[in-house]
Amino acid sequence: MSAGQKIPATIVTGFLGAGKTTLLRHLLRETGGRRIALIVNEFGDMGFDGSLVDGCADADCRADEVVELTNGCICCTVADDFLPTMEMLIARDPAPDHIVIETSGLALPQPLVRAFSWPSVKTKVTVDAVVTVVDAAAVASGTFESEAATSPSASPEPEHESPLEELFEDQLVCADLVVLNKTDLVTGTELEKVREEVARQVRGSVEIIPARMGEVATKVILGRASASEDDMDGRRSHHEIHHGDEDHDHDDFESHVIETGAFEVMTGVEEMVRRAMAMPGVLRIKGAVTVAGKAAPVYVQAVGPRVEAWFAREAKAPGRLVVIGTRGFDIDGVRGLLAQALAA
Ligand SMILES: Nc1nc2c(ncn2[C@@H]2O[C@H](COP(=O)(O)OP(=O)(O)OP(=O)(O)O)[C@@H](O)[C@H]2O)c(=O)[nH]1
Repeated sequence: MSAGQKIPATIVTGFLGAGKTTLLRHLLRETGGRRIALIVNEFGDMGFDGSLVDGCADADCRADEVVELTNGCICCTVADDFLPTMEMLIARDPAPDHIVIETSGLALPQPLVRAFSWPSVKTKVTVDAVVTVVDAAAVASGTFESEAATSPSASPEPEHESPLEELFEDQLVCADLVVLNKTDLVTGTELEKVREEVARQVRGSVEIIPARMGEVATKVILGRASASEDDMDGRRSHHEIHHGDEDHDHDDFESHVIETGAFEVMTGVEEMVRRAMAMPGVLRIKGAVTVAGKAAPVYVQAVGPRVEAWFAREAKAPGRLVVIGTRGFDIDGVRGLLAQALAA
């Protein structure tokens, strides 16, 4: 990179479990020779996605540097976490060719993009694109519909949007590119409907591309030169529209890390997680656990009704699950299910 040229930074956002990490793992297999620095942020205080990227079985799948930010959503800790990390990466010699930021699934991308106008980064880095990953199956099943649409007793007033719907819209309105992921889980007709719904939420010229397992060519994701930080009109979040510069929070959601002992049997892992995911308000479970008598740890991934559990070669400190849901979900009920599935 020549002196004076800004480092491009791609922000990958999208709701919990949409496929952000999956897309990044694919992207990092073919970086086009770029030195990529990756910043991974998660809601809740357990870093898991960083190890999924680091632990990719493909020898070519790697970032030059992975920084995990686990101190809450980076959109809320811009000054404390995000900017110092950016300054640290910019100061590297050699500096990265490209910075990729994976936000937590609950993050508002707007405060992050605005951070690129801060004096310490403005002259050195530019937002190459905000890439919003969408779970086509979740949209098709009505996960982001307003309470008015899903409950006959709810008020039809527009302000009664569900927190999920607001977040979904905020992540879409900020996009420069939308990846409609999980196309394998919907029919052609459903996909067309999802595309129409997404098209209604994005700004005019935004490209919407379908994908399966986040498989999108690197040249489509990187090098878009959007300079999004100079183009924030029309990208305002609900919070910015209603409360201006006031700090926002994520009070509608909560996250718990549960320490688990060894599960009695492998099938018990899937069964327990499936039952927990069926509880009202539970949105996402992931982590790594152990099974009695087995040396290999088990990775767990659950989004909506889909649960995956598989033996891995290794995992960083297995024995923990992160459970994320809407505020007030029955975390004690989840713990109860877990207790039944553990080895005596
Ligand atoms: N069937 C199917 N599963 C997918 C696809 N993309 C991702 N997944 C699965 O969806 C789950 C969540 O994927 P992640 O990439 O971890 O999603 P994420 O957006 O990074 O999740 P958070 O960081 O928790 O918000 C994993 O079990 C993936 O294997 C897809 O296109 N089709």
